[in-house]
Amino acid sequence: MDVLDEVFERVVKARIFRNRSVLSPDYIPDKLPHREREIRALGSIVAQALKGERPSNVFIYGLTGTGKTAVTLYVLRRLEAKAKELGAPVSYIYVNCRQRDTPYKVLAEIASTLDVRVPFTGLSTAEVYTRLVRRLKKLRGHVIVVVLDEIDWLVKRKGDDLLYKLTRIGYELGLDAAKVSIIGVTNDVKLVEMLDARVRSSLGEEEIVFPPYNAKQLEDILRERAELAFNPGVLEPDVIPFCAALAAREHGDARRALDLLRVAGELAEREGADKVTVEHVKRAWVEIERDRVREVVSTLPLHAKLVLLAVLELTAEGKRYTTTGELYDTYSNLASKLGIERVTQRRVSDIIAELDMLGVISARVVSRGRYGKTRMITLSADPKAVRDALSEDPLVRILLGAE
Ligand SMILES: Nc1ncnc2c1ncn2[C@@H]1O[C@H](COP(=O)(O)OP(=O)(O)OP(=O)(O)O)[C@@H](O)[C@H]1O
Repeated sequence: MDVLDEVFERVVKARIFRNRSVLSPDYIPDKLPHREREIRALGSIVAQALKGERPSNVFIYGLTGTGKTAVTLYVLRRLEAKAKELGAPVSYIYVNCRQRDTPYKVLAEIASTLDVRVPFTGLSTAEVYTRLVRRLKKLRGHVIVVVLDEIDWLVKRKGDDLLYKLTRIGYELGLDAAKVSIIGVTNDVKLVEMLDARVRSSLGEEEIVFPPYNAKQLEDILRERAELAFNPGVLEPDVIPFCAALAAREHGDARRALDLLRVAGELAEREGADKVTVEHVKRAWVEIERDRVREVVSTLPLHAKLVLLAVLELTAEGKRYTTTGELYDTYSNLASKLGIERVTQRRVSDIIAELDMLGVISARVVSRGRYGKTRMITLSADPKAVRDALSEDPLVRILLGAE
């Protein structure tokens, strides 16, 4: 038997997964435990569509992995099915603004779902909008719910003009046209502050906040999925509670918990094991964390990488925290070793805030009594993962090599 035979045999014989795709991010389960309140809330809003009324616009927010997309799609699929049963012309359109990150692309996606022909480029955004409006005027009696998921990707880059227009499209359409309502979804709670007051009030006719899951809730979610995804008996009993506990520590992210379980299963399968153990979960955690950190770090500008390296160095010396002043000195030192101009203290403060948002460091403002305030800065990602990711940058590698 040669190497490939061995690999093929092992995969064919592997008995870990029954249906791995159940753990993939796009899978929408039939049951969504611990989201009854949110399902009911959104369901009662969109139900108006069944009576031919325009449902209120809804603004949905909550941290990542709290089930916003899953709940929204679940409710809208059920709405469409119910409408079909009743013979009511109700439909929904789902647009992910991370993938369609300009007003043109968002409008083109909505328009083409409604059978309006729109080229990839070549028209003005205003023209696409006009064609969309024309089409909606022909759909009198229809109720269309448009979901704009991850709207922060659109708003942060292109502003909120499109949201403004879409949430008020009804005024333009008048009574003799389709009725359109918008569901805007975001995991950036601060986005609310960035929106124009008028957009906020028209999008937020209704608001639903998704709280994070706790460890017990994550366990229930994982159990439901594991039953479909794995063969009976392959998970050691403490695997699910362990995945849930790790993900609960990370603000209750169900996606993280499911990823952990999937990657742990894959590791077990790859090595030909017949059980998934806590050891596999621990290794899965390291692997996922490494990928996450690498993804974040690879997109950082050089000065942000240097600030991160300074945090790494300062907290590696047995200290848990560093402060803004100390960090600036160390960063300046690193910049001068590379012979490049340092940026201002103010810019470094901005970088600290960005790195905090990206989840690689955490910066807490503390009062030091009459000495004023300072920030206590600590690394929140795995130090080795950060070091490895930083060393992929040739310039930073010079500094790491010089130590
Ligand atoms: N209550 C639940 N029951 C079962 N699976 C869930 C539940 N909540 C979330 N999930 C699953 O967790 C993953 C992440 O959920 P989802 O994509 O809905 O999160 P989100 O809040 O939209 O996150 P983001 O803001 O990052 O897009 C998906 O695979 C989803 O199916």
